[in-house]
Amino acid sequence: MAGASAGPGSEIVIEAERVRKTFVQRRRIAGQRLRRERIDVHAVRDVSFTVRAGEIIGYLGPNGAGKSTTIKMLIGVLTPSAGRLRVAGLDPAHQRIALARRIGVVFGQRSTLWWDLPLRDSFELVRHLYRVPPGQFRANLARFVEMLDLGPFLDTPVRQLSLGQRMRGDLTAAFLHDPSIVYLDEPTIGLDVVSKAAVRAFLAEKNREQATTIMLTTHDTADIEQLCQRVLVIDHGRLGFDGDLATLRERLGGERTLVVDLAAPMPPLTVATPGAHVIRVDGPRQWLAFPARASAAPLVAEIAARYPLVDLAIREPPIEDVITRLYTTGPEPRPAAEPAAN
Ligand SMILES: Nc1ncnc2c1ncn2[C@@H]1O[C@H](COP(=O)(O)OP(=O)(O)OP(=O)(O)O)[C@@H](O)[C@H]1O
Repeated sequence: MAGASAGPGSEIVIEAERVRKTFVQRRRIAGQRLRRERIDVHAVRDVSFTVRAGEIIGYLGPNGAGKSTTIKMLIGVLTPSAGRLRVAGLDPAHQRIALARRIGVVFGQRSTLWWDLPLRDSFELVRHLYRVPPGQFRANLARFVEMLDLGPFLDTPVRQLSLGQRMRGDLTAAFLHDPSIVYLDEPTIGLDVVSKAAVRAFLAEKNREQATTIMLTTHDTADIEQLCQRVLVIDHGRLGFDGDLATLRERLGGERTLVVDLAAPMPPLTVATPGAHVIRVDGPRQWLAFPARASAAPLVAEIAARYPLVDLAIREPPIEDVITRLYTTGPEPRPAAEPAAN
């Protein structure tokens, strides 16, 4: 996992304090052709969090949860309806131009490159836009060409690139001016395994090399497991969880698995440890599920005392299960009487 450079002592580079965004939508009233009603959509509700320099944060949530809206406020494209935002010491909505030099943005579903230009010329335009000094530009481009294997399609017009090639181009464009903070909205969506691996390796490397702060929204659990030290989970505009993956797993319960190798094949083990039971047997190997919140020690001790144990391993619940449970049950009980959001 990347992000070794972030620590409690690093400076805070993103600060959101009770940030809200309410959109007004006009919807046709059922059965009435001409009349429309006005509906307030509370896309982001009182969201507060801080991010330290060098962190890689996963910003997760189901469709329509408010992730893109948050990112758009962080880059200054949308103005919050209420609350306070500081990014690199700046107010994004009011200091958007100054902020642009400090940040990079990648939207997986949309390219920021020039459709009809060869990739190489797109990078030249980025160099001019951000006034990247020639030496820095040459060094960065050479490095990114090597890391992302851009060589074979540097002279191909962007519109002829495959999705994976285009994404590598977008990543390069976002990092050419050495931004200190980079936001990525679904950076691996639609990519094959090779391109996904290239994107993740690149992000981890940039974070390690330059302590680049990275915030990514993703529905890909491998992105989360391989990159993020910390996750923020948003649902219906509210932040429900802010912590590391281990805590998230623990908070949501579920089951862990103890895999035991016995000296010889045996019928399914009978154990007295509460909540533990055999879920699979394959020759001398047996899999026992036990509550994720419980210590494995009593179960291990019981098996070691009663059976010819050769080896054992503990497996965490797959992160997919944890995320699915989070979206269906919510991370924490909601307060009984929620104040009306506006
Ligand atoms: N410009 C807009 N005008 C009106 N409503 C909007 C606008 N942008 C977003 N919304 C609404 O705000 C809510 C949050 O949308 P948002 O795009 O932030 O979700 P998301 O978490 O990024 O979802 P996804 O994973 O599907 O991209 C949704 O109900 C959406 O319909």
